Amino acid sequence: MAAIELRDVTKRFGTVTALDGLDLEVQEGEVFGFLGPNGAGKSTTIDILMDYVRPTSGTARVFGHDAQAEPTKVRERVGILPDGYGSLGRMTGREQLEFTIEARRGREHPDEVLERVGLAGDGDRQVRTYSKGMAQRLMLGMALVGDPDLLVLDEPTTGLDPAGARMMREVIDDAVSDGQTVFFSSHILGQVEAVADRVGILYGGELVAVDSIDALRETAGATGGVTVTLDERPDTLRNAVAGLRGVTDVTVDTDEQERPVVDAACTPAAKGRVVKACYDDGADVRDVDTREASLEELFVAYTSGDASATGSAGRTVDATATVGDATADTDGSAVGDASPPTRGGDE
Ligand SMILES: Nc1ncnc2c1ncn2[C@@H]1O[C@H](COP(=O)(O)OP(=O)(O)OP(=O)(O)O)[C@@H](O)[C@H]1O
Repeated sequence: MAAIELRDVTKRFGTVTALDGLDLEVQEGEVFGFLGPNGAGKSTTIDILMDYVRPTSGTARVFGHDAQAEPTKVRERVGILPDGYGSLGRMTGREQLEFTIEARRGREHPDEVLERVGLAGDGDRQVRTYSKGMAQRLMLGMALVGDPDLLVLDEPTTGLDPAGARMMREVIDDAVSDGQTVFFSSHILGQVEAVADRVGILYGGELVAVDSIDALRETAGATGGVTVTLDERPDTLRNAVAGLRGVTDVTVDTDEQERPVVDAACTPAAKGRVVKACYDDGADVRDVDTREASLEELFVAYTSGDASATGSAGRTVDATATVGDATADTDGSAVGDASPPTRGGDE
């Protein structure tokens, strides 16, 4: 069964179309990275899954439960780290966790959770005195309570220092070992690359790509390259390489030992052709280095409106909708109440 299933989900806030016919499935046990620039609709998607916000049309299911009709059932199975948080109260970190553990019928000890998220020495402090990164760590701890089947993490590394970001990766690794599903949004591409099995790229409320990172690289095409170091600079080589299929850019420079270095930006398949062209041109090849597209290049390729890179979607945005939607938290359940405070619902 799919952990998450979104079918033709559209969400409009007044004249803004935050999501436009979103279709997405995340399988159980997957780590799914949800990428997109600011305002792409990532948080709105998560808010719909948690029934903090109602879709204008379409359906959202979590482990087969309709997110809008059965929010309590959904929340029982989901640990959520929301994007931002409301005013954190006078409770200490430990009290906040005790409350969450009780509400979610978790079996953890609060100190164990504090330790897990690197707050072992801070459990007696009022949460409102926490720094941004400490609050983020606590919220992650709250999301982990009760071993949820699905962890939904909205921009999880916001405010975290490098050690916190590493802790977050460990938490995700542990979740995977325990068979949990992880759905997390981010625009920190390196972190997505490090942990995600599959990535979805959201742009203007539409999913412009969804695949493994390797497959996305392959599709994105001319974003990797090859560097060939030669003994002598052959006169004709630059033009020969530039004319090859799949090569988008060529530079010829020299390294520290004054040896000519040919650098070609090209598709993965063209790398071999570049090296062969060097040999064919009679060059004495000393060294060959290849590089893959960084996820950042890939992200730009998919969100720059370059149709050849995306090869996908392209519906027009309907900006004619009206304001006003059903609001969230209609069930008022204890589980819902124990969820971390989130940003405002519909406006
Ligand atoms: N409550 C709201 N009222 C009006 N517009 C909203 C509301 N929530 C989101 N939007 C709009 O919907 C669009 C998508 O926003 P969303 O927060 O989902 O993007 P995001 O991908 O999470 O962005 P970021 O990376 O900046 O957090 C934006 O244009 C945003 O201004």
